Amino acid sequence: MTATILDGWLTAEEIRQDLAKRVSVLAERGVVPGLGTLLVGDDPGSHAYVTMKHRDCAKVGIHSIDRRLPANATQEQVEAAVAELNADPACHAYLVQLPLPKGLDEFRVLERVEQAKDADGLHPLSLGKLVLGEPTPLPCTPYGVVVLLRRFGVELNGAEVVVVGRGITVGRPLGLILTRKSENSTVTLCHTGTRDLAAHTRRADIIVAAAGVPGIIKPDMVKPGAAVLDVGVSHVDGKLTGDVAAGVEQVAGYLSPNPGGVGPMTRAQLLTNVVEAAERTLL
Ligand SMILES: Nc1nc2c(c(=O)[nH]1)N[C@@H](CN(C=O)c1ccc(C(=O)N[C@@H](CCC(=O)O)C(=O)O)cc1)CN2
Repeated sequence: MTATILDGWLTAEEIRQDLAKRVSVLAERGVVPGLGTLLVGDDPGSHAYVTMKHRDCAKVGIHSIDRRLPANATQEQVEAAVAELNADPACHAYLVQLPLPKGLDEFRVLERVEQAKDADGLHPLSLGKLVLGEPTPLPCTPYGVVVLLRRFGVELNGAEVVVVGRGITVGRPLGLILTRKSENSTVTLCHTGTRDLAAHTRRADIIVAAAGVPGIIKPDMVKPGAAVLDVGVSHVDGKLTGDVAAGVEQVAGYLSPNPGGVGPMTRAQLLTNVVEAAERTLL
């Protein structure tokens, strides 16, 4: 068996084309959606992601606002930048690029974001709404995982899903999204305390690997025909390396590669959240 590739580059491009049409409709009604980003410090990965987000905005006609602060910015300076974005009428939604440099209180910063402008779905109120099953912007990476699976016709209803990693940007919210009635999956959330990871993954119809441990998912841990999504990001010898080992493509039915899978989908779902925030202003 050779897995069908869950192509995130192609799917994200299709989503951007749909969004560009929605942006044109908004423009006819005098609204130009605006995305703000706040980047603090020098992390090269974060710089690259933010640059890509602004480039994506330009492609679909979203106005973008790029706020940057040095690595030695104080908590007060970061919170002041957040307050400015809250007050900026051209900014419909924005995000604080994570991680923040050491010494800054990430949770306190995220709390200051006006929830109505939460582009990332990571505000504590947005996550609370997700728990309660209320409408809310969804965190972009888990949202991207679900949209990618749906676009390729992978069945979620009743599926056994194993998510590896309990982080706040991927694993934990993904468990919440997949167990909603609309997705209806059964989720096992594995993490560093899991005793026998392979025993869980071998039963799974879908494996989402977001552990950040290179090659943690090996071919003998995958049920033949399962869908495997590689969301792990590590750098080995300067090269982006995912959580899925070589050879899994020979066992899996579907595989989202890394790069080229969930990463581009994360960016596409961010744009979706921004367009939806702009559309809400007309309701
Ligand atoms: N505020 C947030 N911070 C972070 C998030 C997030 O959703 N919100 N997620 C990650 C990083 N991230 C978005 O910010 C992100 C990661 C990867 C990609 C991407 O397109 N990756 C490409 C490869 C790019 C490369 O060559 O390095 C791919 O997978 O093909 C986009 C966004 C942590 N921080």
